[in-house]
Amino acid sequence: MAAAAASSPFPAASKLAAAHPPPEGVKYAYGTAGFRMRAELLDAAVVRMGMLAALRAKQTGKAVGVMVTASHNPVADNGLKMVDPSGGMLAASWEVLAAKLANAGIADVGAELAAVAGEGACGDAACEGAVVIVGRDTRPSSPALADLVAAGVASVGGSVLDGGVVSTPQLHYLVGASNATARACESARLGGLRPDVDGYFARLATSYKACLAAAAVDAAAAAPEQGTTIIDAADGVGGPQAARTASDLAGALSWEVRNAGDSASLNDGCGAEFVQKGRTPPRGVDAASDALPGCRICSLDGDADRVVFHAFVPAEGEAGASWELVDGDKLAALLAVTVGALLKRAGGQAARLSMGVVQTAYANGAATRWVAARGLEVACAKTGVKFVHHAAEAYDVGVYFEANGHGTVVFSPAALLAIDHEADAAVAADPAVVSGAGASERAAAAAAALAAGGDAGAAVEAAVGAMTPGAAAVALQALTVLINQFVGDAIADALACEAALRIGGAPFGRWIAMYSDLPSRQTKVRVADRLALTTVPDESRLEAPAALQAAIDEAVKAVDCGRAFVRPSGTEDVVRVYAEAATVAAADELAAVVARAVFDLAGGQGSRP
Ligand SMILES: CC(=O)N[C@H]1[C@@H](OP(=O)(O)O)O[C@H](CO)[C@@H](O)[C@@H]1O
Ligand SMILES: [Mg+2]
Repeated sequence: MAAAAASSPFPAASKLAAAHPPPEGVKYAYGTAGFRMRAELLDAAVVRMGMLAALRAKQTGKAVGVMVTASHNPVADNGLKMVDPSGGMLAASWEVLAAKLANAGIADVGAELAAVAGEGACGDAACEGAVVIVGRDTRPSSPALADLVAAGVASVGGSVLDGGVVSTPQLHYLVGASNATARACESARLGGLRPDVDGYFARLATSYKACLAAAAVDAAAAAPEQGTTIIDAADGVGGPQAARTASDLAGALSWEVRNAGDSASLNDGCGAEFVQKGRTPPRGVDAASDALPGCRICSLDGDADRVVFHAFVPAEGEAGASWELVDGDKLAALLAVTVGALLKRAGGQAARLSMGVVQTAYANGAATRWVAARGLEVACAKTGVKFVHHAAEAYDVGVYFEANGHGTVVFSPAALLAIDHEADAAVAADPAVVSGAGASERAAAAAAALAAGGDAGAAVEAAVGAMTPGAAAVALQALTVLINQFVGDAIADALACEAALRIGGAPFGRWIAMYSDLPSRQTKVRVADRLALTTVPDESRLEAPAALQAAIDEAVKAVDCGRAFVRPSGTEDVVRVYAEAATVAAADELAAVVARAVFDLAGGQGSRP
């Protein structure tokens, strides 16, 4: 082995790879969200990804990121997500290289690296000057895996910048901010673009306050109507991050962080995945003491890149409370209305920007209809953040969320220029615009919309309509800084929604009331070869087998408000079935009929559903 390493184009890397052999029978896949499996199986992939990240940093001349996390998976799992120099997800062509390198035989690692590096770029110092920022979540296995990433980087001559314990979106920010130039508004007024964790928090707090100030919202005075938001941090890395945000914004926001304990119980009975998939409140909250109007709840996932809200709604005139989920679809609805109203009110170049809402086939039909009825353009992309994010970039302003709470609002360079142009002109004309004016007009317009039975969206639209164009442009500019432009960010998304509710003076119940989700049911069916099922690009229909799609069409036709689709999962060896209908019983029945059709027409395994 030593001889093989010595003759390798990357001797130190080959030696390190030999010291961390892949476990027997394990095949690594760079899936929807990087590598993810039981922590003890990951060493081989992790050292090699350190090497690959250094090569990517060397080739681009910019910092690259590696995040050690398995997000919403159980604590025994871990994983790795790579961050590109832009601060976004790894380029698709490099995902292929990542999988190839991770699965190469030990003797082939040097050659694989050489193939990536290209002629003449080999040797133990090949990546001199290349910087890889390594972040990790709070899992017990994470420090050792982060050390292995660092060893991989060093073995090809790169340098490591230790990002420490951070959320996934924080690491994306650290990488993106390291490589980007701040906009004028960022350095002057909105918290800067410093590539460190303090810079991340300064930006959040400053832009949140700046948005509300421009909208003439007195954040402290708004407190009684908004109440406390309980943050369910999934016993993950979002706990300390949410606590820091709460303390930075004390007085302007009331956040109480729970499930921020020991990572031994990470994601167990709590967090966004548990709440959204299980349609149930997490542990640590109580229907009696944590209900509206005093409290609403916000659940993060294990690495704080996903968020859903929910609340106990007291039953009128009786004891007890119902529980209502505000999922990613409703976050998208609120943020789209808010950003759309601000763009329109800001006027000028901003009003001419295109805006679209991107959903997946899992978006509730009621959400899709609601967004379309507001005159907003809706598009449907393939499941998985990278596809949805990409589809959102087709617009000047793209709002995207998966129903499970992954999402953000992306502004194109042209959109940022236009918004900066309007906002900066407004500030130059009247510097006082940043501290807002016309608080009473805004509040009165919003109150009138609410009194007329309007939902949170109507209240925001009315409030924004009462702002001056300059104030709208300045508030919107602050939102472009608050909302994470690199990747979905639970804390930034939650703050943006908090800001929207305050601009509209809207109680949480009016967000719930935007629309009622159609009853829906998801199930999964195991089949002999799930990849024999192929879909149209937005996954709403099957291309093959044609007989199965015909059977689904037949089943849907018979159901009031029926919709159903099936697709092979990208993360599990199953076919996922989704059905919705006018009633719970009809949705359940439609899902069952479709699941049986999958079983019968696509090689079902095990017992028939
Ligand atoms: C229905 C569903 O929730 N699908 C999830 C799941 O993908 P599947 O391809 O459906 O297994 O995992 C992805 C990665 O976390 C996430 O982006 C996506 O939303
Ligand atoms: Mg996550």
